[in-house]
Amino acid sequence: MSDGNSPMQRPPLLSLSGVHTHIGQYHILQGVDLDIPEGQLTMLLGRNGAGKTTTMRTIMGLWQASRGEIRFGGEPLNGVATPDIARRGISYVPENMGIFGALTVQENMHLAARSGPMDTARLDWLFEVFPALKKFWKSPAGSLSGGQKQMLAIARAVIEPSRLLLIDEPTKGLAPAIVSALTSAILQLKSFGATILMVEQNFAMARAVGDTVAVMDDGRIVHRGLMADLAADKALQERLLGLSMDMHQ
Ligand SMILES: Nc1ncnc2c1ncn2[C@@H]1O[C@H](COP(=O)(O)OP(=O)(O)OP(=O)(O)O)[C@@H](O)[C@H]1O
Repeated sequence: MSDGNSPMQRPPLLSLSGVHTHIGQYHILQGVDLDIPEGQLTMLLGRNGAGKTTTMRTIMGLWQASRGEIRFGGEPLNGVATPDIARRGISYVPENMGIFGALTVQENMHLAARSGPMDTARLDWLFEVFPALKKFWKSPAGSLSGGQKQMLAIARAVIEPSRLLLIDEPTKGLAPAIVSALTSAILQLKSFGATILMVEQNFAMARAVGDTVAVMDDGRIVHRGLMADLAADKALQERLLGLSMDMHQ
């Protein structure tokens, strides 16, 4: 990008340099270089098994990087324990969402508020972004639809102010109408200046919310650029992503 004021040219909020991760005997991440610019949504795309979830888990300290460097806000993250990484301001919404089905929406939110009672102003803001949470506040989380559960999972991750939000495949298994409600919620989060790294297989969602994009293959980043440029280039999509993305939604 040529614009000298571009956010891509400010120091990244999070950077991975030459990161390798082994899981048991398997060498999964093989030198990941990835920058997450502040105030933007970075899409992490790639075929199944490319290493996207492993990248998120490595950032969170759930897998240890065996080589390379991870820096957050200029500070090294290697070797920092997961709860401390969360305390430094990285929130993670894993693919399985990690919500408690037997507890109410309110109780789920309460458990996520680490610093004590939930801040009312922040809760009002969350109800604005995710209106379903207000409607089902006293209902068991297990009775919510798939899309509402996903919204609860994201709301839990942002009940405490965080500096970076990692979201793994939020649209997985959701009907198209729900995907569009979730897309609106993510756009609203962005409008409040959130910095997000998101893994997604639904290309329509990726195109609608992504600012920058990184594509993984075989444990490495093989493409970086603007989401709009990838969205406009069918041949590049085909080459990088093959048929793994759902282009038709
Ligand atoms: N616990 C584990 N033990 C062994 N191998 C694993 C483990 N977790 C992931 N892998 C392997 O690591 C590779 C990358 O997996 P990862 O889940 O990071 O991929 P992904 O890009 O997120 O794919 P998907 O879209 O299928 O979730 C895959 O080959 C996977 O089989």
